[in-house]
Amino acid sequence: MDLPGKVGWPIVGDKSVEFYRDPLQFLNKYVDQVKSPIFKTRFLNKPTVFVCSNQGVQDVLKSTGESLDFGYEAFMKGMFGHNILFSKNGEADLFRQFLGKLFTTHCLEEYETVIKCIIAKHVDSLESTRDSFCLYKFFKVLFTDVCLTLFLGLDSTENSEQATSVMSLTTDHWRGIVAVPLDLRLVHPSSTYSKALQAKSNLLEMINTHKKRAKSGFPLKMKETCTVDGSIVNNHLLLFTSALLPKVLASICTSFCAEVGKAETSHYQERARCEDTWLDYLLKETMRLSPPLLGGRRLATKSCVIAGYTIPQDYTLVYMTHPAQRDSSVFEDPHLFKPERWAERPDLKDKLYIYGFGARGCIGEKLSSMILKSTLRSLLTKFAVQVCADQDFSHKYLPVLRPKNNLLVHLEAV
Ligand code: HEM
Repeated sequence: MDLPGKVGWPIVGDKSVEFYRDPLQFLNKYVDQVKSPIFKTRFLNKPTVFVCSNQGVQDVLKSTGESLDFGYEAFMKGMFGHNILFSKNGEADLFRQFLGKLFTTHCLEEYETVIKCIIAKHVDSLESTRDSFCLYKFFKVLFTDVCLTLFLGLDSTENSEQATSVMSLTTDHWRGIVAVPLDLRLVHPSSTYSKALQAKSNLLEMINTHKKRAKSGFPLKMKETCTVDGSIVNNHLLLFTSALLPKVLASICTSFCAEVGKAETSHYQERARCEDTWLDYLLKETMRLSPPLLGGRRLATKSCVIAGYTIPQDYTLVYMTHPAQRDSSVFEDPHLFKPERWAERPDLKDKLYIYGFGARGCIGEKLSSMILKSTLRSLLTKFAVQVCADQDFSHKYLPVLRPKNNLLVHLEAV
């Protein structure tokens, strides 16, 4: 089948500004216009296919390697240096092989002890909180602490000055990652981008020092396990300690609390406290409705077929997790928060794409799941979370989903 939509003329036909202004409105508008959840347009000045159906996203994720490559290089390589995200075929398999050794069940059990201590420290600090507060900010600080301790061995309690300086560097570095789509369009690097490159260089220097000194934990394993060049090892540590992971984890925990923190849904908190399966259903339903990442990118190295449509060679594909996980042909009442669906239809797990899947699926899925569950268990064991009255539940979607305005919550001890 031919792809619906129009690729338009270079520059004047470009739809990037419209997309970045309001991505979901953009998708709804063009899906309605062409009457298809898969359509072509011009984005970042390249012929691009947006894939919004559940089957379409599945086809994209399945095809990785044969005819589709990851499409993140132009956005992020300058900010991260070479790493698994920019590798292909044999090299990607090699990276996955060595990184896989750092995320085995045995390794995760070892990391869990350290992670639980950090979570407990932050959750205990809430005992003295009487006022309402911004949950997203709380989670971001917590998960930054988790990632810097786990991946770098940096102890924020013992060395708070160093932790503060690293956090400020990761913030500058992050601003460079976010600025890249604009730089692609404007050609000239911005001052934010230059500052971010300096932050990257400082972070890499510090990562190298920490790695050399490491006597235990993840950095030591990384040093011992990875047979690749030392600078590539450092680039992977940079990827893991970047601000992306804390933001993604904070996004999920905030969305979870926003869903179960209303008067009409608060009974779910008690279920999660008592039964781990319910914590799992609630998390799945939260991530289905509010995936932290709106989607991902691929480049068609060969012509291929996605959900019956022929994608020409050299086109970019943007797969959209958010609409795919609300596809009414797969999920009944797709826009409603219904955690019960996971008790009735556990098989629908294969229709969730939060972590991608297959040959290039997320290698950190089990680690993330452990961090998320430990955090929410720890929070709910001590407190009942209540979203304050008159809050704005709307979101910003890029680069990571989060509340548009500070979402305030209030805690009651249980
Ligand atoms: C809730 C947290 C996380 C989410 C939502 C997430 C999401 C994803 C997604 C969607 C992909 C696939 C990208 C694509 O197909 O276009 C991916 C890949 C990847 N993730 Fe995660 N991730 C998370 C946590 C982590 C953690 C904790 C790590 C490691 C410390 C990690 C490391 C990676 C790596 C290295 C890849 C690339 C795999 C490859 O290139 O073959 N992720 N992640």
